[in-house]
Amino acid sequence: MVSPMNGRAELRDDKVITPFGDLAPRPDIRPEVLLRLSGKLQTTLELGQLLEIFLEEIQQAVLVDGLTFHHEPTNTTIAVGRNSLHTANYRLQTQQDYMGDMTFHRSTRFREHELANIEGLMTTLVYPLRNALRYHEALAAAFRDPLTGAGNRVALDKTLSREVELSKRHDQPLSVLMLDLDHFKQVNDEFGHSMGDKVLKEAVKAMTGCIRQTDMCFRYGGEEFLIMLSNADQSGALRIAERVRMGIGQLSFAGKKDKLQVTASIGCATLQPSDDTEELVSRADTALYVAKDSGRNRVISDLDIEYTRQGDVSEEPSPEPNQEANGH
Ligand SMILES: Nc1nc2c(ncn2[C@@H]2O[C@H](COP(=O)(O)OP(=O)(O)OP(=O)(O)O)[C@@H](O)[C@H]2O)c(=O)[nH]1
Repeated sequence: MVSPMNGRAELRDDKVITPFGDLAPRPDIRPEVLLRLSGKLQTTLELGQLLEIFLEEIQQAVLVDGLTFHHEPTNTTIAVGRNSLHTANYRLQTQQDYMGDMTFHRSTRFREHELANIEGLMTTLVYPLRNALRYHEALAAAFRDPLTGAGNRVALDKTLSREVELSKRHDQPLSVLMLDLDHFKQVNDEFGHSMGDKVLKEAVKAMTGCIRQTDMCFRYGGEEFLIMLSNADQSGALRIAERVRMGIGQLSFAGKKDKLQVTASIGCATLQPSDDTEELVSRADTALYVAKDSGRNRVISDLDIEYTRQGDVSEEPSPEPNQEANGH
């Protein structure tokens, strides 16, 4: 990878700071081009669209194959056009905000006057990009539970119905876990509400640490969570559920007098051909209810419940019931 700038140039407010300072060539762009670009950039708040417009417009002035934008704080990476061998990197920064890193790609080395033109054109991107980033962050926040960072109910409804559809169309398994922290009222009563909040946050970290990046964790209600496991059949889902249960059981919190440990009960359901979203969630919920009813701190699959009802196995729904932890 070659960076023709021999390092990074910075864009501060609407001024590009290059390592060449005053010796750098001046941009050679007609004012009407800048005006048109700036008008077009104001037509969208959607990041991907904004970068597409920007690339399309700068391609009229400089030969560029593609660009990659990366914004570390929101872990956002957007690539537009093609990746190529030679790159020019810019850090975008106003006095208040870091707005990401931009890399331009092309197959031949960038020349200095071309970079000067790219930089000149980039000055029009600063404020539209800042607005798009704020919009992007606001959208993300609208789908997140503010306490735990897990997805909220709005996000769950959208995501799960799409996943159910995809799973049926591609004939791939899909499972959900319904998880509820045990005796959580006691945690609040004995250790205080702020400890309760801390437990919820740490429990979500433990859950997300046990699942794949493509899986998602949502806050379903107070201390109840739904974990969506894409491409997981019943046995896979049970394995993950057990890992999550153990991960939560290993959390430990220092109280004023005593140490606090928590446990979780989990109901697991795998999508059946006749299921819609509500049925899938309802079967996981029923399995959770059975897990609670049969002693808590355990995983129960919806299929185990049917099996038990047919009288083919003993009354104990879980083949290896787990002991409830001390305290809670
Ligand atoms: N700290 C804190 N507590 C919450 C939050 N949301 C719900 N809760 C509490 O969670 C508790 C849930 O209690 P219950 O529904 O009785 O359930 P439980 O005590 O966990 O008992 P089982 O589920 O039967 O094991 C209530 O005391 C709620 O106030 C929250 O955001 N923060």
